[in-house]
Amino acid sequence: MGTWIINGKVNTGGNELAEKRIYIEDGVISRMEEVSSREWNGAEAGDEVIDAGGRLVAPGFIDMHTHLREPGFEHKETIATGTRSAARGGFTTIACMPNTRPVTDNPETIKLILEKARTEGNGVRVLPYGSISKQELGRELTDFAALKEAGAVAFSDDGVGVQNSKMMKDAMRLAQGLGMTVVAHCEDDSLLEGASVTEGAFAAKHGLKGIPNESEAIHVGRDILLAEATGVHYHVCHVSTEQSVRLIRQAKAVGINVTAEVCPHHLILSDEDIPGMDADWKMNPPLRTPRDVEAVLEGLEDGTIDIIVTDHAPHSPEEKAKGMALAPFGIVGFETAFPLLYTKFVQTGRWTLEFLLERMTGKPAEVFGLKQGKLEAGADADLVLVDLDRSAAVDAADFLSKSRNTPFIGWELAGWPVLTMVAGKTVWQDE
Ligand SMILES: NC(=O)N[C@@H](CC(=O)O)C(=O)O
Ligand SMILES: [Zn+2]
Ligand SMILES: [Zn+2]
Repeated sequence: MGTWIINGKVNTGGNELAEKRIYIEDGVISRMEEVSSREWNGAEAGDEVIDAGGRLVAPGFIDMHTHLREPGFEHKETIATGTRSAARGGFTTIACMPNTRPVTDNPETIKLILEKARTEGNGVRVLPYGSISKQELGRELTDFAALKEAGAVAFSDDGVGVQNSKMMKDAMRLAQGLGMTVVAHCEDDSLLEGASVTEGAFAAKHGLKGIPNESEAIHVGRDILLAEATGVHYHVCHVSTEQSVRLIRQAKAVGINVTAEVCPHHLILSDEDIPGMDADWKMNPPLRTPRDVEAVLEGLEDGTIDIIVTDHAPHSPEEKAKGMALAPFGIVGFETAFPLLYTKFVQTGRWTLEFLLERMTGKPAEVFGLKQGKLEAGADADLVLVDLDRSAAVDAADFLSKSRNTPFIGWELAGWPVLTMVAGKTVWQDE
């Protein structure tokens, strides 16, 4: 007794899109059939049949940079609401950052997140990061071996940059010894100027101080040198500047073990799109100049940047109402990521659908050594059905996330997920 998915346009995770039938047993794909191979005789007694109706069937999306806020900030999001939001966005595996309270600087908190994800996580696979430093204060390293043992997927102090170079080098050495990745939020605090937006046209127009590009790129450059010295796999968070792209491109060219990610908003929006002093347009790194947007796009397209992540960063309406200067940085991302990228880059002809899917499935799996990210016989049945033709406006009031902080309200987008499955179980379905 299993589940058939029929009439799907299936992307197997490679550069291929073909009509196939998928048969799932015990959470695993047991057969993938060419539609032409034989007449489909229908399901055996007791089989469930999902008719994809000609829609796209893709590997479930993998998001290696998210904030689920639990424990500690349950007014913004919980593991239950965050995973439900993720499932609706087509994500079947998500990695959650350590800036919870307590910080995931101890095995107990890692285990608590894994246990909550198991019981309240809507079937979505949740991979917690362990923090690099205790309380993310950058003063004392955590016990990497203990965090790995508890289930940490990699190490990061996301939310803040690791200011001290010696501490970063020690972290990389330790991670390297354990075969783990260091994932870095790159930001030099001494260059921030207390600003909320990038240095550029918007800041100038409003007489604001701006966050300079070097605040990010200096850490990228430093960390690349430290990665070269230690041999660790080093991964750069949310790349937003032309200079960072250049440094990563050079590092890859000389064989340093560096990978990088970019968020949909940094590919789509620049500071010139910010309509006014509205904190739903405030995130870290900030929206950069149009020149940076083109540079990160080119970086993704030439393989300098490996993967796309959402950096889903929910904050409550009350917090965002404090305005551009005082509100916390961050925007939600799960429920708009795929439609945004599909509409902006695939429908316009700049990318192929396969290119986009690869950056959200196969590549993240490859970069982080996960066995998900492809559809083939023997693989976990983690997948998403997407209606590429359905167009609808983004309605934040309708989000399954607890938070609504997005700059994309009202955007008319196509490519909405309609069914998400993890290990053969439907974890979300459009009514
Ligand atoms: N990206 C953001 O603007 N905010 C993130 C922190 C982070 O990713 O650095 C958050 O935790 O709110
Ligand atoms: Zn960050
Ligand atoms: Zn983040």
